[in-house]
Amino acid sequence: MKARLLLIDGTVFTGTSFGATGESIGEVVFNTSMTGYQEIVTDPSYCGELITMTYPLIGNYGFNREDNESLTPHCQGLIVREHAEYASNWRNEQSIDEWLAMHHIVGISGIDTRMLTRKIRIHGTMKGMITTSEEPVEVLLSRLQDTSLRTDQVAQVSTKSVQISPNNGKRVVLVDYGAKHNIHRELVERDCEVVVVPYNTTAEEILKYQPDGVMLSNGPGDPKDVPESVQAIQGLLGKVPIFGICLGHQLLSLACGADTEKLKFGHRGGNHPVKELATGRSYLTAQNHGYVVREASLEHTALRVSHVALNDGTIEGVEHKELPAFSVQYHPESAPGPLDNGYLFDRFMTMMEGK
Ligand SMILES: NC(=O)CC[C@H](N)C(=O)O
Repeated sequence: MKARLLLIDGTVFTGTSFGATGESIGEVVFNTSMTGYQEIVTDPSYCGELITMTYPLIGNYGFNREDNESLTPHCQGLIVREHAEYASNWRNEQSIDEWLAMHHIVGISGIDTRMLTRKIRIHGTMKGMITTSEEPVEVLLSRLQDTSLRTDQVAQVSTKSVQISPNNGKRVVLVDYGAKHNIHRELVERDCEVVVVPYNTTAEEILKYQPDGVMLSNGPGDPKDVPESVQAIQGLLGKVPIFGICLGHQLLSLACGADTEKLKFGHRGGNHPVKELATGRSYLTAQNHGYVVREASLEHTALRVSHVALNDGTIEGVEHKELPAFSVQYHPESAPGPLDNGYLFDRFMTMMEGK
């Protein structure tokens, strides 16, 4: 079946529908990872986004139950050059077509993703629509113009209730702004008892669990859309060790008085080099973010830059000068991506020991 991808600037791509049929509007972003598409489409941080994969063949090893980063996908749709109709892998349980259809996610293939990505790099990420509707382009475009993108993604993807995984190690409250499963796995692997709480849990409620540490998860959207979470973090600073990842990093920075801004086309991929300033070492990292902490805004805060992106020099990590709190913009939990950065979870464990 024919499908079309429309961009807000009027560009129209014609391709083939796979996954669910229908229509979906979101922000068109691109990811340069060569593998890991299952972890990417199930990463809740993509809520509200239409993901373009720059790698030209997607779906070739299928989908399985183990590689999900959340129970259901939250992205708005998937744009690929070619989707594999037959998956070949001993772990494969479902084809990409069946899997996306089951989760009501629209896909479009046969797209010149190289041209699309160049467009986004030149003009920035933009609103777009994937549709299987046969309506004229003008009708579709005016609907695209009239639809505003939602700003409540964190509320959409965060847990609605507290969930506790008992264990015999440190007790960590994981604030779920849209947490990937692998953050939970990394903590459990280090024997932590993990208490997952909704994004809008207050500092008082979090402290009632008497945590040894608080983990601020990744999550979708603009960090400024969740001021209640920023306020909660302010109430936790200095009372308990804090480790933030991606959205958690941006929220910790806002809580300390820094500012965030939107990048032109973001960082999404599995091979972004990052330098740790304390050691001068470079690490390969997995990334997925459209916003970043503004460097100049750190000047009057108690935060210092700990990591920088080697591609564009933007901030990839901060640490508090006096209190036990640090965070990174990238994904040390990988999944998908390089395993180089697991040491940050060990650093968090050490920080909790010293509490
Ligand atoms: N992966 C994340 O947590 C992303 C954080 C934020 N939504 C951004 O795009 O910058």
